[in-house]
Amino acid sequence: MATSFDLDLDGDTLHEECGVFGILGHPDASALTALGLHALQHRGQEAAGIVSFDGRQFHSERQLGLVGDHFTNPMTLARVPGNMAMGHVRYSTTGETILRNVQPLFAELEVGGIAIAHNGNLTNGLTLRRRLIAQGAICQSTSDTEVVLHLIARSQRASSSDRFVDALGAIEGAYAMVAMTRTKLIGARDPNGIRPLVLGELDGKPIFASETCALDIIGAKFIRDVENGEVVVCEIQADGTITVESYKPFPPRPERMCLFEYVYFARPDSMVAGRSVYAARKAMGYNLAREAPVEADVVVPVPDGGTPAAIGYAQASGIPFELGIIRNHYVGRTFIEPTQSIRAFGVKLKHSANRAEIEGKRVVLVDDSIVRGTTSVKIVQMIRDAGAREVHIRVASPMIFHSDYYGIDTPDPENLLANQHPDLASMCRFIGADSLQFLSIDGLYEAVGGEKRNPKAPQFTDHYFTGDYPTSLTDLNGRAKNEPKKISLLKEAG
Ligand SMILES: O=P(O)(O)OC[C@H]1O[C@H](OP(=O)(O)OP(=O)(O)O)[C@H](O)[C@@H]1O
Ligand SMILES: NC(=O)CC[C@H](N)C(=O)O
Repeated sequence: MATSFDLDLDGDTLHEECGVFGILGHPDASALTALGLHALQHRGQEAAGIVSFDGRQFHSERQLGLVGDHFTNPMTLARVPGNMAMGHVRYSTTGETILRNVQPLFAELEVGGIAIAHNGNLTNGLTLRRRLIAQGAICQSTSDTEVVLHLIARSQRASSSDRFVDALGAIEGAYAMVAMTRTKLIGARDPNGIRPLVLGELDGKPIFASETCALDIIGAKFIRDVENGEVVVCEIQADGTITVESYKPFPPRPERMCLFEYVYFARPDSMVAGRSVYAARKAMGYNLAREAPVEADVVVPVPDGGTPAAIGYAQASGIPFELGIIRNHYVGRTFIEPTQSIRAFGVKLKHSANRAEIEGKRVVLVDDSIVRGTTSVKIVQMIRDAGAREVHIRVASPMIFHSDYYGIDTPDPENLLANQHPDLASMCRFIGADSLQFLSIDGLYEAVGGEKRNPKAPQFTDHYFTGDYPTSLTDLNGRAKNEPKKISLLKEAG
């Protein structure tokens, strides 16, 4: 099927997220990888891929669509044999949703084959790409991640892991990355640790995964988080023994995990940086009830994202919690669908009012975030249509004013609801609610980390709320006004 994807960089807006998984030395490596990716499906629903190594050859299976669409088929798994495998679920942040951008990306290098899978987004990816192409590189994809392969290829170091470290040294932005060579599985996090990555173990075999829920699904043990700026190299020897070594090759920087992992992205049963995502979300709701109380009859979550915060709000306020909105579980996460029209359509498909719990009541609707406002506008109308007497919106995170360049699907600043209204009252009128309140930044910090935001050295990255970006934004700042925006000449089938 021919498509007419326009690889215009502006049209090619930022989205999020991705999930990565890798396991070394296990006879069921690709089946375990498929299960791990299935648990990470919420992080990326556009495409999935697995690369394996069978001791002789690498094998790659990459598909558009969900993990379950392809990797439940034994024939598909049989095409990725071997005792080492790694995989990726993608939500594109740079480069369209086309097969050649699906990860893991693989390349044949002087030092042998190497596969990489990346969660995050590079803020100097385009700058590096242009430089590499000018030097003669032949790019096969439009993904930012591909530059890492080119940098590895060009490194003068002897070992593949040293070359990988060299490549990481040149990139900026956010990455939780897994790489695989003939004998090594490598996990790395960017110096600020913006994206999560954990090290686990099953039957003594090391595993890297974006979230602990991917370990739980296969009964693997959580060992520890890969630290910010850390590179962990697991190597299988000829006799099958595995060594695990840790390196901190870059100048140290403070850890600044992305707060949105706690607000929205990570699965509530995951532990991110030692904190239960569920407990953090509940605490957000608790703090929200203290900061923004309201007289009401019922607390209703906007499912699924708003549910733990609504439980916290209900517990703190003493207002009964009810499932006043029912979510259709066969519709994906609207926030991470590619176009505004699909988002609007998705919200309608996704939620319906549970009239019996709403009619005649004063409703507090709790959601985790408001980005464009699409969800809130529709849901308030839906709750009113179901007979609610009053509708009060409480949002378990602050207003979003700034775009994200580390992978989150935030629109350009002018399309963020918070930038379209002069004040809260105007925003509330637009949404059609009786009242609207957001959690404060300190309320959010306290819910996640137990302490207020330290303005001199923020404990997390919170740039979407504050504009305080933890890395340089080389591509964004270096873009000349009349620069051609296309990054590929090829229009291709998806
Ligand atoms: O203001 P908006 O642009 O509408 O975006 C914000 C909404 O998007 C997310 O929900 P989503 O439907 O993605 O996922 P969920 O079911 O996981 O909560 C989030 O939980 C908000 O409800
Ligand atoms: N969401 C992600 O982490 C995506 C990784 C990478 N930037 C890509 O677009 O493929």
